Amino acid sequence: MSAKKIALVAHDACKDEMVAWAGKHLSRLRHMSVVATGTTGGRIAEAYPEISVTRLKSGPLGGDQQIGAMIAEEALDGLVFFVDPMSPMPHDVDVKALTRLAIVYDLPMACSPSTADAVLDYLASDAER
Ligand SMILES: O=C(CO)COP(=O)(O)O
Repeated sequence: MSAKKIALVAHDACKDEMVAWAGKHLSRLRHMSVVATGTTGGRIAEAYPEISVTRLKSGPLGGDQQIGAMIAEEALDGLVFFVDPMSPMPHDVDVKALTRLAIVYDLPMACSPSTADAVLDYLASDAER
């Protein structure tokens, strides 16, 4: 069974939360294939060099769309997307498109730390099956 592939994305107000979440799950994430939007990926790589992160473009510059394309190609096993619920985004259409594709393809997706814990547990149990 090949390593599970997970995408990590966080809006600016949620990036500290994403770094903390990734730290909590370091032992699992270091054995997974991790892709991330540009700035989120930079923060994770800086904090945890042991996680191998493929960084895509920054979200507003097309990174969300790149991850959406990976979902359409069925190249991902899960998505953790910490969406800022309090701020308007210039690339709101991309955010919507990304979450919509995750639903279309029934990709396990989490938008908060507790649901992200659940998605990671699901991926781990799926890998053991
Ligand atoms: O904007 C984002 C998701 O919509 C995240 O992009 P960055 O990780 O580049 O900040």
